[in-house]
Amino acid sequence: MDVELTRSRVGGRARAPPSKSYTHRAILAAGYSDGAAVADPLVSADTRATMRTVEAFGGRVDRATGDRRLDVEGFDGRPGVPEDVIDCANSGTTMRLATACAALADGLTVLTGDGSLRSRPQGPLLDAVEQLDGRAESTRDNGQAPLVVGGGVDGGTVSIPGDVSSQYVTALLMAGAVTEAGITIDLETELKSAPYVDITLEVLAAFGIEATETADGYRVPGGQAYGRDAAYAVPGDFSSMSYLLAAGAVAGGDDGVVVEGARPSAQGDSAIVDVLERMGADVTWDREAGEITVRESDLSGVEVAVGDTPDLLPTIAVLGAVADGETRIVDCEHVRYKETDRVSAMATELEKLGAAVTEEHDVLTVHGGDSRLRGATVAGHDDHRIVMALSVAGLVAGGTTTVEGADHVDISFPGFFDVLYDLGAELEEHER
Ligand SMILES: O=C(O)C1=C[C@@H](OP(=O)(O)O)[C@@H](O)[C@H](O)C1
Ligand SMILES: C=C(OP(=O)(O)O)C(=O)O
Repeated sequence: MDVELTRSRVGGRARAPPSKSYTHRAILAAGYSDGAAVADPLVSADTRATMRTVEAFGGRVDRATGDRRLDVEGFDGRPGVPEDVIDCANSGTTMRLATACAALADGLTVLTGDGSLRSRPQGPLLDAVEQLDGRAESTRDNGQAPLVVGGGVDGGTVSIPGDVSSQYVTALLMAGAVTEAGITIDLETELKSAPYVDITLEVLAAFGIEATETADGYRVPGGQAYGRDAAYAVPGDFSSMSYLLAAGAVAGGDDGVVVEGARPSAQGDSAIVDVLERMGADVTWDREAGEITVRESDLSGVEVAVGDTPDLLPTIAVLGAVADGETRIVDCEHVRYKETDRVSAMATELEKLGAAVTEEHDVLTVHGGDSRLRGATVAGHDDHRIVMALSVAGLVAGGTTTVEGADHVDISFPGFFDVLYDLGAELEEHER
C-alpha cells in the first residue's frame, strides 16, 4: 500500500498505541511465569511475533478477551524445544529475546525472520551464549539469522559490547533469572539505548524478578521464578507519539494536537517533548493527566544526541527539515542497525523532498532554513518509522507526497493513518 498525502492542517485529540517495548517484555515475562495477564497490550506485527515465540516454547497466548488483554499460559521457566522454526518476521526485539530463551532449552531452536531481520547483527549475543557454554550459530556464519541456538545454559559471566544493541542485555537478563547461577553481563563499551534496559528492569521487577545495574554492566541472580497476580498494564508508546507530536508542531495550527496516554514511564523516547521544546515548539505535558499538547510553531534547528533514543531519529530529521537553521543529530551510528539503515534512508528521502542533508557515519545534519519541502514520491524502505516520519513531512511539503510501502506501520502503530486522517490530514491509501 502507498499513501498519498496533501499539504494539510491537523488538530484535535489522538491516542498513541501502547508501548511496543513494554508489550514484548510483558508477554515474554508472562511466558517465563506459570501464567499471567497483560492488559492494554500493543497488538501489532512485531508483538504477534513475540506471542508466537512464547507459544513455540510451550506457552499459550489467549486473545479471546479481545485486544484489551492477553491471558498468557507460561512455560514456567523451562522453555521446550519448538516443534518448528521460529519466524520472528521483522522484529529485532523478538529475535534477541527468543535467542537467549532458546539457549535455556536442552535441544536446538532455529530462528529466522524477514530479509531485513536476517541482515541485522546478532553476533555479540551468539558469542554471549557461547561464553555461557551454550550453542549459538549463524547458519551463514556471518553473525546474522538464520540462527541455531540451544545447549541448556545454566548461567555465568559474559562480556559483550554495549554499542550494537541493548536488546542483548535485555535478553540475557530475562533468561538469566531462571538459570541456576544467574548471569553477570560485563559491558566492553558504553551502552547505547540504555533506557530500554531500564524498561526491562521495570518489567522484571513487576514480575518479581531482581536484577541490578553493576559497576561494569548488569547482574541477574539465578533461581528466580517469574510471577504476577494482577494483569500487567502497558503504558503508551512515546516513539509512536513522536509522529503525532511532530505533526502538531509542523501542521497543528493554533489549536494544536493533544496526545493522550502519555503517562511518565522509563521510555527514553519521552525525550521528544524536550527536543520539541528546545526547537521552540509550544508544547506542554500534563504528566498527571497523561496528555501532551503541541501547537504549530516556528522551529529552529538544534543539536540532539540520540545515543539513548535511536528510534527518534526519523522524527527529529523531519522536524529539522522544517526548522530554520541546522539540526545536527549526533551519536547515531547504531541507528544504522535497525529495520533499515535509518541514517542513510532519511538522508535519501528528505533530499527527494527538497531538504539539504549531510550524512556522516554517526551524524546526520539537516540544513533547514530556506529548504521548503516539496511533495515527491518517497520510499518507505519497508520500515515503519521511516514511513511514519515521511508522512509527517508530507503534511507540510507543497503539493502531494506519496509514501511507498505504507502498510509497514503495522509493525508498531497499526492504526497510524486512521489516527492521522481523524486529525484532519488529507490522505488517500492506494493498493499497489
Ligand atoms: O529493547 C527494545 O524494546 C528496543 C531497543 C532499541 O534497540 P537497540 O537496543 O538495538 O538500539 C530500539 O531501537 C528498539 O526499537 C526497541
Ligand atoms: C528497531 C525497532 O525495533 P526492533 O529492534 O524490535 O526491530 C523499532 O521499532 O524501531
